[in-house]
Amino acid sequence: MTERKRFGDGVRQTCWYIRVDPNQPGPKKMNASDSEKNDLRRKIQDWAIRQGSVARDPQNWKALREAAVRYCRELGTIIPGGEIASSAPGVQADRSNQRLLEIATLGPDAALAELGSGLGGLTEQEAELRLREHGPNAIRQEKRPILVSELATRLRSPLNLLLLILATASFALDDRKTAVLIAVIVVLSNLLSLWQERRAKLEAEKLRALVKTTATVVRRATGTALPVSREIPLECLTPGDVIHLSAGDMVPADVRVLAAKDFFVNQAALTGESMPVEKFGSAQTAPAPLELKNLCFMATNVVSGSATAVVVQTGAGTYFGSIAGHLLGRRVLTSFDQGLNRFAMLMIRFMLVMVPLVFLLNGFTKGDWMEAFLFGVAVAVGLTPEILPMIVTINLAKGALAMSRKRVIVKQLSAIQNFGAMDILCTDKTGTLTQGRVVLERHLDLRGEESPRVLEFAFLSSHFQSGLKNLLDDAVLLHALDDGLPQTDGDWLKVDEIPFDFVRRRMSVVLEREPGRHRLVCKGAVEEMLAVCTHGDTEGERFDLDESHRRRLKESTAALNEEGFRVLAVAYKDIETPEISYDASAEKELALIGYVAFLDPPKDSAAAAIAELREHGVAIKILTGDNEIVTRKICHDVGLSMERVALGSAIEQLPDSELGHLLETTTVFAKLSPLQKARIIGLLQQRGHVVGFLGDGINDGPALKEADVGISVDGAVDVAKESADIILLEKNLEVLDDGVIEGRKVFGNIVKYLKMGASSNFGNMFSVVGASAFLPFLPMTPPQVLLNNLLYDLSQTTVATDDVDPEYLDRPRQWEIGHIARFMLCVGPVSSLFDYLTYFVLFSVFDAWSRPELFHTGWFVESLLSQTLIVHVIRTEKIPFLESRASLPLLVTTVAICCVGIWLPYSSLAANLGFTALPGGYWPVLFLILAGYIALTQTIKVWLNRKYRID
Ligand SMILES: Nc1ncnc2c1ncn2[C@@H]1O[C@H](COP(=O)(O)OP(=O)(O)OP(=O)(O)O)[C@@H](O)[C@H]1O
Ligand SMILES: [Mg+2]
Repeated sequence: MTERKRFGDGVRQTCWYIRVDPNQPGPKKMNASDSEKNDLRRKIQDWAIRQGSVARDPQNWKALREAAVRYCRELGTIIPGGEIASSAPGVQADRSNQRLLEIATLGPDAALAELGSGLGGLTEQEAELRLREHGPNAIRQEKRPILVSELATRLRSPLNLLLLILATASFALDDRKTAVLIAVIVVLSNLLSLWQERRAKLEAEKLRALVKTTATVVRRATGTALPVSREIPLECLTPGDVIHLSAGDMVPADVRVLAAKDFFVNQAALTGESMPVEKFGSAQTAPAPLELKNLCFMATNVVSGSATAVVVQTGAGTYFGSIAGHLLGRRVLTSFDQGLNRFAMLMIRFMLVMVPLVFLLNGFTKGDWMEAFLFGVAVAVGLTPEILPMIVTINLAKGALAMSRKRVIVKQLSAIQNFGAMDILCTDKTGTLTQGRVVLERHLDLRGEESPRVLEFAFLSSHFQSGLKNLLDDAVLLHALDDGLPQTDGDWLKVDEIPFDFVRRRMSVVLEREPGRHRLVCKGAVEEMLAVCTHGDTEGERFDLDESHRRRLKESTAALNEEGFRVLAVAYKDIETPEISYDASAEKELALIGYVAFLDPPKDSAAAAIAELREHGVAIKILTGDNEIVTRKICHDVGLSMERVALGSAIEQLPDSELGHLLETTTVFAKLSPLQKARIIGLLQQRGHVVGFLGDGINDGPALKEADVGISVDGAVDVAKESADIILLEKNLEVLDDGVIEGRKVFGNIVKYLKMGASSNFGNMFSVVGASAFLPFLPMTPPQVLLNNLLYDLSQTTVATDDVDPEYLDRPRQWEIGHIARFMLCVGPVSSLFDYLTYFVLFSVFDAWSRPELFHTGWFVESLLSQTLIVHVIRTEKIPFLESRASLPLLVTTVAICCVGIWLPYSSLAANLGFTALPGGYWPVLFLILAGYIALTQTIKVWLNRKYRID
């Protein structure tokens, strides 16, 4: 069966259709006609073929269905039912679609008029009014739920339901004490995690708010004032605002393009289509908004070129806003999330084996099936990792907060673990290895002499370009100012621009001084410039550029490169037959006039930072678009070994397998295109590395997305910031090293908790099954099991504050469930061993056989104390207390919970809980049992670590 047919069938099987009437207030359900269905199927098939990812995996019905829903929504008229049949966004999406379609059919001026705006933008006052009317330009923010409703949602979780059923059952069985106790436990544990998680989330939100993206808007102070363009926060945009978009920007709202120049937009966020789409300003019609070439949508980003556009819809009214909650809000699980889920599943599987077994054992041996049932349920609760999510959230949030103090902002909490696991960091060059303060040092003509004319041409190029302004352009402008060069543009008028892109590595502006005479000024990377130059021009004297000229030029620029200069060649041509607009094909037969050289000195701190990262097990690779000679020089200066430098053109030819090998041995990659950067990262990942990428340019976007941890800086272009998981407030490798360590700490603490949870659960399983089999009464009463569980949980809440041994932080830490499992299998039975020892003592010495309360109390205390104390063995590789001590809060909770455990049997609660005072002679024995347990666990831990090198 062809993929095409399969997909069509998938849609037919999984969707039923409804039609939404835009004039109706709610979605009106009705079956679409057969011809409509067929039409839809055909369109979806065509579309699916275009969507490589879906078509490639035709087995994946869920993905197919989602894709179909997405596409149908795009079509706007018929939508597959089920998903949105009953919800407003579907209708809203349809209304906003209608509006977009309308605006698209108008010419630029009419569109502006329709939106009550003009080329000069809105006045500040008008914008303010509209902002009040339409609300801020933000997707329906996740409202913080009210405490009560959040609590209610929590109580509906299976776990809590189980507990509540247990409470009700106890109540019905006239066991009021148990019922009350369970209720208390439910409320207490839920309130605690609610409060902790809320705090953690709040802190994470505050941190995220530190990183802001802005939009360039044109507004006027008053109706008569001149329009001024300025940066404003995205939330402040409102319909009618005129904005400028250029390469690297995120599209801030749904906008209608008024004028565009080589303007390419990546709409993958909405369509999954990774090829950029060119957008124009002219009027258009199409059946669905996403097919329109004069509209740009929120959440898409500008790949190259520039445009002026007018905002049509903002916030939740945008196309993205209307579907965000449904399709785009879904988070992809990281390997960390998956690991956690696997762990939780492991625990739940235990429970599923355990509970029926315990139920049957107690039912048959004791004959009271109701009691056996209640006990089984209590054990089930005890074995459920109910505070795992809380422990994880607190740990991550704490880590994020600690990182923020080191000026590292975590956007995606679960990236923290990847951060600690990262063993290769790929980074660009500017700003990381260099100071990022680019200064124009030379402007030389072809004879190698300083030439004001070369500077003037470079200035014109930088001054008039409106695309992606970068450090090099800034440096040209600054130098020109210092040099007293025309502060104005020498009466030149801009006719057109051929924006920079990272494949051509050059850019041009077309200017006019006398009507009808156009001049194209081009600047860019030397080799790429030589490819389009046929002439040379020294102070107005034109000559053919022959091989010897080229060679000499390459030699002299290479010499500059070797001194660490970045060089851009500058060329021009006068155009005899002017055109209205120009594209990259006009960049030919240029006359080279010289070159400008920039210096961006290496960062003093880079060498030390690289060494430190390397010491912590993170290898550095440089992925740059710049040329190899400068890169080599800079790397040399910061002490980065680079026996060989691989070039983009060379790796392009290599098949994945060969490139993979090359990657292991090469540190520096130069002249890379954005996609080559991403390819390198992908291949490193395939080879089992956890890869981070640090970059700030529009050319770094794909690599940032590909990497396990995308790292960007606050000053980066929007796309880079948007694609990154982590934002550095300073572009600095040192803060990165601190962040890595923090990430490992967080992971270390989470793993501690998992190891403890797993081994104590596994141990308890043996103990409870054993005790159930041979005891004439229940091993513990259900409320006791629950209380034990609650107290243990409480003792663990401070794990996030714990310190981690420096040895643990020394190298990348990966998520290895195997280690945890092995640990559990070895240490768990040890705890059972000592439980059995306790049983033995209780029966043989203290005659507990005839006194169930004594047995219950004795085991309760032993179980609680041993679980609480063992944290201290598991948390370190070393000898607990002597060589490595826990954090104060963890010590405090340990002591406190132990004290509660010891006090309970003597307290006034004892009778209610079914405890009895323990005989004085029990305590020394218990002390010995605990000491033995700790000692044996310690020995086994050391043995395990040696044998498997677990650490
Ligand atoms: N504004 C510009 N005008 C003309 N050419 C440019 C401009 N910016 C960059 N180039 C050319 O494109 C090449 C690649 O750009 P750039 O060096 O910024 O890449 P990169 O990968 O971001 O480098 P880095 O690793 O230093 O951040 C430059 O070496 C330069 O030759
Ligand atoms: Mg860069």
